[in-house]
Amino acid sequence: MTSIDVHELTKEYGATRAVDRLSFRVRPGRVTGFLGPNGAGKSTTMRLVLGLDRPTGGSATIGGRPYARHTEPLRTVGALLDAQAAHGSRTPRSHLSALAASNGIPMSRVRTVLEETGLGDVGARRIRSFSLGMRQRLGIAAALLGDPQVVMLDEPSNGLDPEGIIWIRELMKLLASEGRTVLISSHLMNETASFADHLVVLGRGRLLADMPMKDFLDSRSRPRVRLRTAEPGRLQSALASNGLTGIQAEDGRWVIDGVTAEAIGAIAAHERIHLLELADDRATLEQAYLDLTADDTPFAASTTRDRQEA
Ligand SMILES: Nc1ncnc2c1ncn2[C@@H]1O[C@H](COP(=O)(O)OP(=O)(O)OP(=O)(O)O)[C@@H](O)[C@H]1O
Repeated sequence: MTSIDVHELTKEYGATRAVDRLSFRVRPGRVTGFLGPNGAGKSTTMRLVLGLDRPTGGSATIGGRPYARHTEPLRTVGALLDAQAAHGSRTPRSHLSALAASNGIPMSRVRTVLEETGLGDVGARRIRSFSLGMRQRLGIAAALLGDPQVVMLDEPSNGLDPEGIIWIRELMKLLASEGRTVLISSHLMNETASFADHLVVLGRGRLLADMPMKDFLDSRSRPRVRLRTAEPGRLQSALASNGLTGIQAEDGRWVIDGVTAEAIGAIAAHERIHLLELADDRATLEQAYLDLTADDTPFAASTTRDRQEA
């Protein structure tokens, strides 16, 4: 089993503690979203896992061994940290061929990953002419070159067009369904919600959450129901006699706080109230994330309201 294990990991840069006694495990077979405000320590953690930086304390291992002790690291871990890393005077084909040659990876993989990442037609073009999105695809191609068990990508959707964003989402899910360990950092909450099964959230270098996406959303949202009815007057009296209040939203639907769709369905059935629509209103990942990290966001801009209150 090739998991990523971070144990009591700490990294100090002078007086800055970028990573603070961090412990978590990234398991195979699912996509783990790696979230946190700017400066929370996500990139530093990824660099420490890849042995690109030395921890001040603690350990980071892949499949039980530090990155440097893997004999064929690119066949074990594929990573994208910086899409600008490839030299501009090279072509994707020469860049990937050099990586393959120096890591004992068959040359046939170069063509495969170029096709997989949509770069098949531009394999011979100079990288300096590439857009950010194309560089991003090339970085992902390099990460997949060794057909690795573990894939770690820092902001992979950066610069991708809508088609590219859908592609990366499907790719992440596919890699996890093949039993690989997939860790993806992102600031795009809708994106992360669309592909992550599990979340690890950092704030100021510390672990704020490590749980399945569903549990994260459930733990940070109060139950709330949205419904439409042809009998609003009867609904309101039924709610009142059950100690509940409904508020009509601008779209004409009713919103009832502190209750589930199941409970409202039972009340409506008992009172024979005609409902046209009934659903639990779940918190979005963005709402849940902002709620969790509110106190750990060092670079939050003050809003107009903050300024008025000050
Ligand atoms: N090489 C370095 N030298 C000094 N400080 C650093 C270095 N690398 C990171 N830091 C500091 O460590 C902290 C964590 O930075 P890091 O880049 O890991 O955060 P992040 O969560 O990836 O942020 P972002 O979302 O903005 O990319 C920040 O305070 C940053 O300024």
